[in-house]
Amino acid sequence: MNLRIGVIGTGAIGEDHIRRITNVITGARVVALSDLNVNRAKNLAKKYDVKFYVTGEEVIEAAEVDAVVIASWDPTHAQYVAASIKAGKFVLCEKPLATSKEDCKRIVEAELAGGKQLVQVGFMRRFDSGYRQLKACIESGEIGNPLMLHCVHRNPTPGPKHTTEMSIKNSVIHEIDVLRWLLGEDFKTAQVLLPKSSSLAENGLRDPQIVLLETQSGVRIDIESFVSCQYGYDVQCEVVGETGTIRLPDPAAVVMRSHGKLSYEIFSDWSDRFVEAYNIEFQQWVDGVKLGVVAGPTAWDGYAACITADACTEAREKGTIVPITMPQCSAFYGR
Ligand SMILES: NC(=O)c1ccc[n+]([C@@H]2O[C@H](COP(=O)([O-])OP(=O)(O)OC[C@H]3O[C@@H](n4cnc5c(N)ncnc54)[C@H](O)[C@@H]3O)[C@@H](O)[C@H]2O)c1
Ligand SMILES: O[C@H]1[C@H](O)[C@@H](O)[C@H](O)[C@@H](O)[C@H]1O
Repeated sequence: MNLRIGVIGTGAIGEDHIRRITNVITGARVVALSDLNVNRAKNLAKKYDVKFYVTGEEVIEAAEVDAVVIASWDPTHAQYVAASIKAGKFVLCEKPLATSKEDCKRIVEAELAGGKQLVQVGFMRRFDSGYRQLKACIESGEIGNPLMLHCVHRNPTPGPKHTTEMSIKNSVIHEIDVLRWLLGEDFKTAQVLLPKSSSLAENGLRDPQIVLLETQSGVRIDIESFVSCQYGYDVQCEVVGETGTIRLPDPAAVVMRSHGKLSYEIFSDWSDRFVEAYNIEFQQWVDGVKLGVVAGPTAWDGYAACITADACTEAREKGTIVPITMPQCSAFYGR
């Protein structure tokens, strides 16, 4: 039987997820949707022949909805995740889980109180085959212990309401999660350096930024965040170990020799670069929910990422190195 999904937020990624659930993965279908942008949502409801609801809460409570996907703006996630837990429904919430660690903590507490894991966070890089290869290589011991990681996260242009804070909480949060997963440990300190800002960064945005993280065992990480780099969508990660290095591969691309140059294309946005990862993420989520389990990143992972992102914000504002204190993870989350 198909899992019946309600989608809240039908903008760029919400629409893409509706297409993915309908045309790409198996075992699920979209039955309800909602968005503040009523015209857009109604058009999509018509296109996919699903029911339109005025509010996200109505989607969550609808009897025909088995599970919920949240793809609305970041600050709305916490309320919809809380409502999904209250309704006892599985929910896949796009990253970030919430925009403050306090909201994440409330979500974790509500889930714990309900006694059942229901929440998965949309940290889809964990499903990317390149990152999976990096993890397998680290765990094989081939390059010895990881000592340093050099990462790059570049977007061609930021969204219209993008802020300096969002470069971490909305963007670098991907690295925060995937590196924590790659290395299997939490972070100990955060620091943010602000290089000269690009003249193409608008509305007072500080861009680029360099995030420096230190893990509990002392691995040092630098992450360049550059959301107005102009030339393309570019995600890089190099792990330096004791006896060798490994580098995140770009997905397979044709290498061209032409006009005296050797070249291959750079993606223009996340939806192309990580398309396979989103597909796998959704298929595994649907398969897990049908068995009654959350197999991907949990509410705790969303909480841990947000604690780290909040520490980065504090570090940027104060211009200092900020210690990160991670609360004890409950056995409920399997750690
Ligand atoms: N995992 C990823 O790689 C990835 C990629 C893109 C976006 N995202 C996340 O997905 C979310 C949506 O991003 P987007 O790029 O699609 O943005 P978007 O602006 O294109 O779409 C967001 C939609 O949410 C709607 N919305 C806002 N508040 C709402 C509310 N209270 N109830 C219902 N609808 C509401 C807006 O009207 C808009 O249509 C964000 O949280 C973003 O961080 C994740
Ligand atoms: O910086 C963007 C990231 O590169 C994408 O992967 C999405 O998460 C998007 O929401 C962010 O704004």
